[in-house]
Amino acid sequence: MDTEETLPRRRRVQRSQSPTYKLDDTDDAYEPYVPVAQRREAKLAKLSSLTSNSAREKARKQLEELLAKEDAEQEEERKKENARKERTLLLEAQEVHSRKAAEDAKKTEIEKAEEVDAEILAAIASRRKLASDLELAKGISYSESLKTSWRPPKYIRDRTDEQHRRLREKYHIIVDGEDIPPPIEHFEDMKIPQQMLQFLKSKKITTPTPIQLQGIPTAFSGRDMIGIAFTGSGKTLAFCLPLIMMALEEEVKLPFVRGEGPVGVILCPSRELATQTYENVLAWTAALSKDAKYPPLNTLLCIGGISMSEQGHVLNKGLHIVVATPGRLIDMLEKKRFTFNNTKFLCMDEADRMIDLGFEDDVRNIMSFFKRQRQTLLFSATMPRKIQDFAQQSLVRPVLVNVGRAGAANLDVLQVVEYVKQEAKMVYLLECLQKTAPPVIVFSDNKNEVDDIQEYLLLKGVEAVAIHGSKTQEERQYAIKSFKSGAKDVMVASGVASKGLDFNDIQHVIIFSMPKEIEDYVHQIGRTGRSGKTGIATTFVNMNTPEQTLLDLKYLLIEAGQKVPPFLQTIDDPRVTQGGSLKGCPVCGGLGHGISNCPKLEDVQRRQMASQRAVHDGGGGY
Ligand SMILES: Nc1ncnc2c1ncn2[C@@H]1O[C@H](COP(=O)(O)OP(=O)(O)OP(=O)(O)O)[C@@H](O)[C@H]1O
Repeated sequence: MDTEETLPRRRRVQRSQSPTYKLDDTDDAYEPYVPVAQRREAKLAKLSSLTSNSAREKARKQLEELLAKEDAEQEEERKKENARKERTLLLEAQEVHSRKAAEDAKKTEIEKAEEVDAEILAAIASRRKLASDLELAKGISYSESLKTSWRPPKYIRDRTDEQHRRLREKYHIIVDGEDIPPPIEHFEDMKIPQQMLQFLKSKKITTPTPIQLQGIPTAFSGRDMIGIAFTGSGKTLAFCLPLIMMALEEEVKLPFVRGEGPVGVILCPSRELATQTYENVLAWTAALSKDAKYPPLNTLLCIGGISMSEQGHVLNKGLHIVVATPGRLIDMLEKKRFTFNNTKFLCMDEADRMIDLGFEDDVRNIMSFFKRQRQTLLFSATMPRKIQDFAQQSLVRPVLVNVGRAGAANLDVLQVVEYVKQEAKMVYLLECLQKTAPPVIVFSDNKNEVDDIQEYLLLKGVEAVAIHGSKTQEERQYAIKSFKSGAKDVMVASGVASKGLDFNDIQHVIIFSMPKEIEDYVHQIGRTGRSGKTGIATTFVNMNTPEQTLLDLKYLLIEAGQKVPPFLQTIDDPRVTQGGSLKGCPVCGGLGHGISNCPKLEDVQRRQMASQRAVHDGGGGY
């Protein structure tokens, strides 16, 4: 039985034992815990059982003292416990701090730089999802891909995942995503109409390129996808064919009448590229309708600088396919010349440029015209990680199809980099033109320089045309037509005007002034060495070329197994010399720098600040 004297001691014993107490402890010293109120009651009961007043009074005093002492002890113990806890937390914090300092000291410069890059990337990654404002406002997001009736042939469906993996490995195809459709090595197995196969054969397109053999089945299956493959590797067919087949299926099911359609839209960043894609679609759809079995499909070219009334005959019929640049497309949609009420396919060619600042809001605007779920395809030869990550979260169960590193140069191009003083460039250009037979493209990012080069070449008797953004649409069309037809030997071009253009058998690309962004260089040299043929690219650099650009160029040459000239060998990026990997800047894909000194990011930020200033000043406008 408890006595007043023994209680406090027991409680202390109990307290000190509790942290190590085990459920199955059978220790005899264990005494069950008795709550304070219960103990007080027990003591009071005992008190009241005393008979004499003086004895009761004495006992009561003793009890009060005892309880006061007990409370004081408890308070003291609590303070000690808190102090112990505080000390432990402080010590823990100090330990964590010193551990981190030790880890930091162990980190290489590369790791530190990578951390800085990751922080900057996270800071700039807070972009709004690429979806229409309506979808964003209503919180609409789709979790299932579009259903299509297409299925691979049974013998391919019966293959194991391991067989698919080996096939992809054979063609250096890297994929990412859930339930990826199988790669298919033959056009015949893709269930493409015979008429189309024959037409492709007549154009020497007999076996699918790697991006086609994985990309076409993926798109035929209704999946959203990001397709990345080097320049000249046949991406256009990979995204046009699925749209043509989708349109054909719809038209066969229920013929389109005026005011209906389009089934899908292909967005391009430049008028020239849109025109070229449009011409391809026209040729492919015409080939199909040669067979009476297939109805004709109507395609509209929707670009700035041309009169849309010339295509009135297309608009007067049901519309199947639209190939467009963003500005004119928005204009037509706003004027309700056609709607996207039943449109379910959107493809962006050179998608990194489309999504990149400048077009991003236009793309969102265009998406807001869609009234139902769409299949979205993004294609490009260059696709920095920043854009890939951003795009991926905007697509539905996307499949990433990657042939080689995004932003890597086409290995069929022999890259020659020469140090040429600024004042010697024109004369040396003439010498360079002797290296190969025409056609040759000369690139410069400066419009005035483009004009100067053309003038100089004309003076020297070279048949040259020029193309850049300040030329009229007629001048641009004339330049491309006469160069494509072979009437002109040399085309002098600014990079922007010629991205993605597919000219026949360009022998030689001369880069008169090296673009600041390595992605542009990759696209420019990619005008040669197309569809399996080889070509040469000669690039002039000198002391005006920023060191960052030279570093990007150097590591790109190394990656492509090209000769690195001695003047490039002498400059090094500490990140790479310390054993860093050639991962590429997440913003522009350049191999010779991180985000912290990315020329593209600087450019983007400058443009952003300028547009904010314009809005603030009440000026600007698109
Ligand atoms: N399977 C194929 N076999 C042979 N040639 C092909 C094949 N597919 C496409 N081509 C041809 O290859 C050339 C380049 O194709 P395309 O313009 O689609 O390249 P791309 O990958 O879009 O290049 P870029 O990134 O420069 O725009 C075209 O002339 C096209 O006709």
